[in-house]
Amino acid sequence: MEIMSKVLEQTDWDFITEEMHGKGFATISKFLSEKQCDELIQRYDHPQAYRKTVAMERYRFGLGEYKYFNYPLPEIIQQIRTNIYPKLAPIANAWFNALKIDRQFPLQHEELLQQCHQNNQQKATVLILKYGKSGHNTLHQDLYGDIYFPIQTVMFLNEPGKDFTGGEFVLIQQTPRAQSKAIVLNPKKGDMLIFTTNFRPVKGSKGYYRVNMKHGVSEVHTGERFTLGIIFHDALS
Ligand SMILES: O=C(O)CCC(=O)C(=O)O
Ligand SMILES: [Fe+2]
Repeated sequence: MEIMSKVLEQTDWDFITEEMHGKGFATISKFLSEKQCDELIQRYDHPQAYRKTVAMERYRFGLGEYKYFNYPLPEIIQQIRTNIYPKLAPIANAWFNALKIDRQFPLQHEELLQQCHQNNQQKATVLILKYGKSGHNTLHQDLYGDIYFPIQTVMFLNEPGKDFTGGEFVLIQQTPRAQSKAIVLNPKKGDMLIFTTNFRPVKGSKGYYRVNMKHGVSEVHTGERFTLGIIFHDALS
Protein backbone atom coordinates (compact mmCIF):
# COMPACT_ATOMS: atom_id res chain seq x y z
CA MET A 1 0.00 0.00 0.00
CA GLU A 2 2.89 2.39 0.77
CA ILE A 3 4.00 2.93 -2.82
CA MET A 4 0.78 4.56 -3.90
CA SER A 5 -1.13 5.45 -0.75
CA LYS A 6 -0.50 9.17 -1.22
CA VAL A 7 -1.92 9.35 -4.74
CA LEU A 8 -4.92 7.29 -3.70
CA GLU A 9 -5.57 9.58 -0.75
CA GLN A 10 -5.27 12.71 -2.85
CA THR A 11 -7.55 11.49 -5.60
CA ASP A 12 -11.04 12.94 -5.53
CA TRP A 13 -12.99 9.72 -6.08
CA ASP A 14 -16.34 11.54 -6.08
CA PHE A 15 -15.09 13.57 -9.04
CA ILE A 16 -13.77 10.44 -10.80
CA THR A 17 -17.14 8.75 -10.23
CA GLU A 18 -18.97 11.75 -11.73
CA GLU A 19 -16.67 11.74 -14.75
CA MET A 20 -17.21 8.02 -15.27
CA HIS A 21 -20.99 8.43 -15.10
CA GLY A 22 -20.94 11.46 -17.40
CA LYS A 23 -18.40 10.39 -20.02
CA GLY A 24 -17.29 6.79 -19.45
CA PHE A 25 -13.70 7.82 -18.79
CA ALA A 26 -11.65 9.82 -16.27
CA THR A 27 -8.00 10.76 -15.80
CA ILE A 28 -5.83 10.82 -12.69
CA SER A 29 -2.85 13.05 -13.44
CA LYS A 30 0.62 11.92 -12.35
CA PHE A 31 -0.58 8.67 -10.86
CA LEU A 32 2.87 7.16 -11.38
CA SER A 33 6.12 9.02 -10.78
CA GLU A 34 8.68 9.47 -13.57
CA LYS A 35 10.85 6.90 -11.83
CA GLN A 36 8.07 4.33 -11.62
CA CYS A 37 7.36 4.82 -15.34
CA ASP A 38 11.02 4.45 -16.25
CA GLU A 39 11.39 1.30 -14.16
CA LEU A 40 8.40 -0.32 -15.85
CA ILE A 41 9.86 0.48 -19.27
CA GLN A 42 13.26 -0.87 -18.25
CA ARG A 43 11.66 -4.11 -17.14
CA TYR A 44 10.17 -4.56 -20.62
CA ASP A 45 13.22 -6.50 -21.72
CA HIS A 46 13.31 -8.87 -18.73
CA PRO A 47 11.60 -11.99 -20.10
CA GLN A 48 11.03 -13.69 -16.73
CA ALA A 49 8.35 -11.16 -15.74
CA TYR A 50 5.98 -12.15 -18.57
CA ARG A 51 3.93 -15.18 -19.56
CA LYS A 52 3.26 -14.32 -23.19
CA THR A 53 4.43 -11.90 -25.89
CA VAL A 54 2.06 -10.91 -28.66
CA ALA A 55 3.08 -9.41 -32.01
CA MET A 56 -0.05 -7.41 -32.72
CA GLU A 57 0.33 -7.60 -36.48
CA ARG A 58 0.00 -11.35 -36.42
CA TYR A 59 -3.55 -11.20 -35.11
CA ARG A 60 -4.37 -8.03 -37.07
CA PHE A 61 -4.68 -6.17 -33.77
CA GLY A 62 -2.57 -3.37 -35.20
CA LEU A 63 1.18 -2.91 -35.17
CA GLY A 64 3.28 -3.16 -32.04
CA GLU A 65 4.03 -5.67 -29.34
CA TYR A 66 2.66 -6.41 -25.93
CA LYS A 67 3.53 -8.70 -23.06
CA TYR A 68 1.26 -10.20 -20.43
CA PHE A 69 2.68 -10.23 -16.94
CA ASN A 70 2.90 -13.45 -15.01
CA TYR A 71 1.66 -14.00 -11.47
CA PRO A 72 2.94 -12.96 -8.99
CA LEU A 73 2.62 -9.45 -10.41
CA PRO A 74 5.27 -6.81 -9.62
CA GLU A 75 4.45 -5.23 -6.25
CA ILE A 76 3.39 -1.86 -7.67
CA ILE A 77 1.01 -3.43 -10.19
CA GLN A 78 -0.46 -5.73 -7.57
CA GLN A 79 -1.10 -2.74 -5.30
CA ILE A 80 -2.72 -0.68 -8.02
CA ARG A 81 -5.00 -3.55 -9.05
CA THR A 82 -6.08 -4.33 -5.48
CA ASN A 83 -6.54 -0.74 -4.33
CA ILE A 84 -8.18 0.83 -7.37
CA TYR A 85 -10.74 -1.93 -7.88
CA PRO A 86 -12.84 -1.11 -4.76
CA LYS A 87 -13.22 2.46 -6.03
CA LEU A 88 -14.53 1.25 -9.39
CA ALA A 89 -16.81 -1.62 -8.37
CA PRO A 90 -19.60 0.72 -7.11
CA ILE A 91 -19.51 2.56 -10.47
CA ALA A 92 -19.84 -0.71 -12.39
CA ASN A 93 -22.66 -1.80 -10.08
CA ALA A 94 -24.53 1.48 -10.63
CA TRP A 95 -24.18 1.01 -14.40
CA PHE A 96 -25.53 -2.53 -14.34
CA ASN A 97 -28.43 -1.40 -12.16
CA ALA A 98 -29.25 1.47 -14.50
CA LEU A 99 -29.23 -0.89 -17.48
CA LYS A 100 -31.26 -3.50 -15.57
CA ILE A 101 -28.58 -6.14 -16.06
CA ASP A 102 -28.93 -8.76 -13.36
CA ARG A 103 -25.33 -8.81 -12.21
CA GLN A 104 -23.35 -7.08 -9.44
CA PHE A 105 -19.62 -7.08 -8.84
CA PRO A 106 -18.00 -7.91 -5.51
CA LEU A 107 -16.48 -4.94 -3.69
CA GLN A 108 -13.10 -6.61 -3.18
CA HIS A 109 -10.82 -7.57 -6.05
CA GLU A 110 -9.89 -10.89 -4.48
CA GLU A 111 -13.51 -12.00 -4.79
CA LEU A 112 -13.69 -11.08 -8.47
CA LEU A 113 -10.56 -13.17 -9.05
CA GLN A 114 -12.19 -16.10 -7.24
CA GLN A 115 -15.14 -15.85 -9.63
CA CYS A 116 -12.71 -15.82 -12.58
CA HIS A 117 -10.89 -18.86 -11.24
CA GLN A 118 -14.14 -20.80 -10.80
CA ASN A 119 -14.74 -20.12 -14.50
CA ASN A 120 -11.26 -21.36 -15.38
CA GLN A 121 -9.99 -17.81 -16.04
CA GLN A 122 -6.65 -18.01 -14.23
CA LYS A 123 -4.15 -16.08 -16.33
CA ALA A 124 -3.04 -12.52 -15.54
CA THR A 125 -4.28 -9.93 -18.01
CA VAL A 126 -2.06 -7.00 -16.95
CA LEU A 127 0.01 -6.04 -19.96
CA ILE A 128 2.69 -3.65 -21.12
CA LEU A 129 2.53 -2.38 -24.68
CA LYS A 130 5.21 -1.00 -26.94
CA TYR A 131 4.61 0.79 -30.24
CA GLY A 132 7.30 2.05 -32.61
CA LYS A 133 6.96 4.08 -35.81
CA SER A 134 3.60 3.34 -37.52
CA GLY A 135 2.55 1.38 -34.42
CA HIS A 136 -1.15 1.47 -33.61
CA ASN A 137 -3.87 -0.49 -31.84
CA THR A 138 -7.13 -1.18 -33.68
CA LEU A 139 -10.44 -0.51 -31.92
CA HIS A 140 -11.35 -3.27 -29.49
CA GLN A 141 -12.82 -4.31 -26.14
CA ASP A 142 -10.75 -6.32 -23.65
CA LEU A 143 -13.10 -9.12 -22.65
CA TYR A 144 -11.32 -12.35 -21.83
CA GLY A 145 -14.13 -14.75 -20.88
CA ASP A 146 -17.66 -14.76 -19.49
CA ILE A 147 -16.51 -13.22 -16.23
CA TYR A 148 -15.39 -9.68 -16.87
CA PHE A 149 -15.22 -6.36 -15.08
CA PRO A 150 -16.48 -3.52 -17.30
CA ILE A 151 -13.94 -0.84 -16.34
CA GLN A 152 -10.18 -0.89 -16.94
CA THR A 153 -7.23 1.47 -16.67
CA VAL A 154 -4.19 2.33 -18.73
CA MET A 155 -1.08 4.17 -17.56
CA PHE A 156 1.01 6.24 -19.89
CA LEU A 157 4.69 5.52 -19.39
CA ASN A 158 6.30 8.13 -21.60
CA GLU A 159 5.79 11.67 -22.81
CA PRO A 160 3.76 12.54 -25.95
CA GLY A 161 5.43 15.18 -28.11
CA LYS A 162 8.83 14.30 -26.65
CA ASP A 163 9.35 10.53 -26.56
CA PHE A 164 6.93 9.97 -29.43
CA THR A 165 4.53 11.83 -31.73
CA GLY A 166 1.09 10.63 -32.88
CA GLY A 167 -0.13 7.66 -30.85
CA GLU A 168 -3.25 9.25 -29.38
CA PHE A 169 -5.59 7.20 -27.24
CA VAL A 170 -8.90 6.91 -29.06
CA LEU A 171 -12.31 6.04 -27.66
CA ILE A 172 -15.22 5.40 -29.99
CA GLN A 173 -18.72 5.80 -28.65
CA GLN A 174 -21.45 3.95 -30.51
CA THR A 175 -24.89 5.34 -29.71
CA PRO A 176 -27.90 3.39 -31.03
CA ARG A 177 -29.30 4.87 -34.26
CA ALA A 178 -26.53 7.46 -34.54
CA GLN A 179 -23.08 7.74 -36.09
CA SER A 180 -20.12 6.94 -33.86
CA LYS A 181 -18.29 9.65 -31.98
CA ALA A 182 -14.49 9.66 -31.62
CA ILE A 183 -12.85 10.94 -28.43
CA VAL A 184 -9.12 11.56 -28.76
CA LEU A 185 -6.96 11.82 -25.65
CA ASN A 186 -3.32 12.69 -25.13
CA PRO A 187 -2.48 11.85 -21.51
CA LYS A 188 0.96 12.69 -20.20
CA LYS A 189 3.67 10.50 -18.72
CA GLY A 190 2.48 9.01 -15.43
CA ASP A 191 -1.22 9.69 -15.98
CA MET A 192 -3.80 7.00 -15.39
CA LEU A 193 -6.83 6.81 -17.65
CA ILE A 194 -9.84 4.92 -16.34
CA PHE A 195 -12.42 3.93 -18.95
CA THR A 196 -15.25 1.57 -19.73
CA THR A 197 -14.25 -1.71 -21.36
CA ASN A 198 -17.45 -2.27 -23.29
CA PHE A 199 -20.45 -0.04 -22.53
CA ARG A 200 -21.99 2.54 -20.24
CA PRO A 201 -25.51 3.78 -19.49
CA VAL A 202 -26.73 7.11 -20.85
CA LYS A 203 -29.95 8.69 -19.63
CA GLY A 204 -32.64 9.11 -22.27
CA SER A 205 -36.29 10.17 -22.13
CA LYS A 206 -37.37 6.59 -21.30
CA GLY A 207 -34.70 5.69 -18.78
CA TYR A 208 -31.16 4.56 -19.42
CA TYR A 209 -29.94 3.12 -22.67
CA ARG A 210 -26.70 1.39 -23.48
CA VAL A 211 -23.89 3.08 -25.36
CA ASN A 212 -21.07 0.86 -26.61
CA MET A 213 -17.48 1.97 -26.35
CA LYS A 214 -14.30 0.66 -27.94
CA HIS A 215 -10.74 1.89 -27.57
CA GLY A 216 -7.57 1.91 -29.61
CA VAL A 217 -4.47 3.93 -30.43
CA SER A 218 -3.84 6.06 -33.52
CA GLU A 219 -0.63 5.64 -35.49
CA VAL A 220 2.66 6.60 -33.85
CA HIS A 221 4.57 8.90 -36.21
CA THR A 222 7.97 8.97 -34.50
CA GLY A 223 9.64 7.52 -31.42
CA GLU A 224 8.46 4.79 -29.07
CA ARG A 225 5.28 4.73 -27.00
CA PHE A 226 4.83 2.52 -23.91
CA THR A 227 1.68 1.93 -21.86
CA LEU A 228 0.68 -0.33 -19.00
CA GLY A 229 -2.83 -1.76 -19.11
CA ILE A 230 -4.56 -3.01 -16.00
CA ILE A 231 -7.59 -5.16 -16.61
CA PHE A 232 -9.27 -6.50 -13.49
CA HIS A 233 -10.52 -9.90 -14.64
CA ASP A 234 -8.26 -12.83 -15.43
CA ALA A 235 -8.11 -14.62 -18.80
CA LEU A 236 -8.78 -18.18 -19.99
CA SER A 237 -5.50 -18.24 -21.93
O1 LIG B 1 -1.66 1.60 -25.60
C1 LIG B 1 -2.74 2.08 -25.25
O2 LIG B 1 -2.89 3.26 -24.97
C2 LIG B 1 -3.96 1.18 -25.20
C3 LIG B 1 -3.67 -0.11 -24.56
C4 LIG B 1 -4.85 -1.02 -24.47
O3 LIG B 1 -5.52 -1.30 -25.41
C5 LIG B 1 -5.16 -1.58 -23.16
O4 LIG B 1 -4.45 -1.32 -22.18
O5 LIG B 1 -6.17 -2.30 -23.08
FE1 LIG C 1 -7.16 -2.58 -24.81
